[in-house]
Amino acid sequence: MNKKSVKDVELKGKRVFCRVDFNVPMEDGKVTDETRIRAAIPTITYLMDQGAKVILASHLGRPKGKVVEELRLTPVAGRLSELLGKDVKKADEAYGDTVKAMIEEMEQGDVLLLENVRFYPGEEKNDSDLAKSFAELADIYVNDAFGAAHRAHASTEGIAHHIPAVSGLLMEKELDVLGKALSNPERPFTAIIGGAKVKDKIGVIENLLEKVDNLIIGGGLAYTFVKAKGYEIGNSLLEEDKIELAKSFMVKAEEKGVKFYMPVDAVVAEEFSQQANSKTVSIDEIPAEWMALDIGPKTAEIYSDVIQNSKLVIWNGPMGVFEWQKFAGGTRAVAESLAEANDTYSVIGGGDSAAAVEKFHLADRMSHISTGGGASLEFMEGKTLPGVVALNDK
Ligand SMILES: Nc1ncnc2c1ncn2[C@@H]1O[C@H](COP(=O)(O)OP(=O)(O)O)[C@@H](O)[C@H]1O
Ligand SMILES: O=C(OP(=O)(O)O)[C@H](O)COP(=O)(O)O
Ligand SMILES: [Mg+2]
Repeated sequence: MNKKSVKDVELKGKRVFCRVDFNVPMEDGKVTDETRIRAAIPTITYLMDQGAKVILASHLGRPKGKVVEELRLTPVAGRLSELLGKDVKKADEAYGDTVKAMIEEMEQGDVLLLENVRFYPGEEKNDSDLAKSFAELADIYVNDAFGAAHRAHASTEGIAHHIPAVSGLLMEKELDVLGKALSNPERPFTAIIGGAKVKDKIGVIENLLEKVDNLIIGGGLAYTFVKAKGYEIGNSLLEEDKIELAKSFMVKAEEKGVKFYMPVDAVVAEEFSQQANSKTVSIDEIPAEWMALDIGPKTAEIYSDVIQNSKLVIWNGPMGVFEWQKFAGGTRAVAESLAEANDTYSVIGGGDSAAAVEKFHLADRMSHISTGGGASLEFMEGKTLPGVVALNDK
């Protein structure tokens, strides 16, 4: 990589603003998957060992510029303290005089976690005043938030224009591993895309169609395609204004000779709840008022076959609401199939996909688990990531 890293700068006694991606799955105020916290630890301990004052910043969820009590980073600070074996202080704000005073008190090697940067409307707008307020806290900026590197926000991009800016070790590793897997991909090359961030992710399909042999669609993303095919989808997740785009992707896949797979059956529920009435139906039989919350067993079998016959598979986005047992079957089947495919290089990306693989105890049977979902997809598309571009060149 042609960007400077933490290894290229003097850190002793320096205040370091380190952007991490601690956007972890939570339930009832508890961290339910700590993959992203663990992934940031090499950089954090490196900064500590070098004698820096480590100021960590992250977003959590999508609070849209307002304070949302459930999205405070306090539980993350607690878990990080345990993992580091060292007390991590937690600020209730992400900049300002109180935070400055806390930093003043820090010794070399101390760690402070700032409050959720998305509590401020300027974060997602990449407001330059907010970026300056972040920059005022520190001497050096480190970006280790690969999972948010596709966002040009104040703490991922803006701040890099105000103080020396370098990459963290996780950022470097992610770009290296993904870059190698994709530079000359082994074929057949299959992409599996699912999850709930339909608006964000549907666009990447266009460029992926230039690169892959098979494209598999699942999760919430699938039903915009199912609808585009002319089937009724009840209350399933839908991006109404992307239906035409979905149609055009299916045409493009055909033209390019890319095999395109979407669900042939689904597990549908009467409402969006863990205990909802549910049943398996063929894709042309989704009842009005019901919603598809998982791919069905026939679909899982077809997808597993494609996986077994692929040499490289990149997977982002769960096939269903795997957090609830009734709707976890499709995600589990795909994960198991990847685990069993010994000849297949498997790259799993995304906070929730990583959590799923971890939940099924299959993480160590994957070739690489990336902390970024949207970020890895955009990187794979060939897009430059704003959080990386903004860093200082070597
Ligand atoms: N059919 C579906 N309907 C609604 N939500 C879904 C469906 N399938 C998957 N999901 C949800 O998608 C979420 C993850 O989406 P996303 O953030 O895009 O993936 P990742 O974090 O792996 O990049 C999960 O919390 C899961 O419950
Ligand atoms: O969880 C994330 O991405 P992912 O769900 O694609 O893995 C990142 O933290 C980015 O979050 P965002 O999609 O709200 O900007
Ligand atoms: Mg996610």
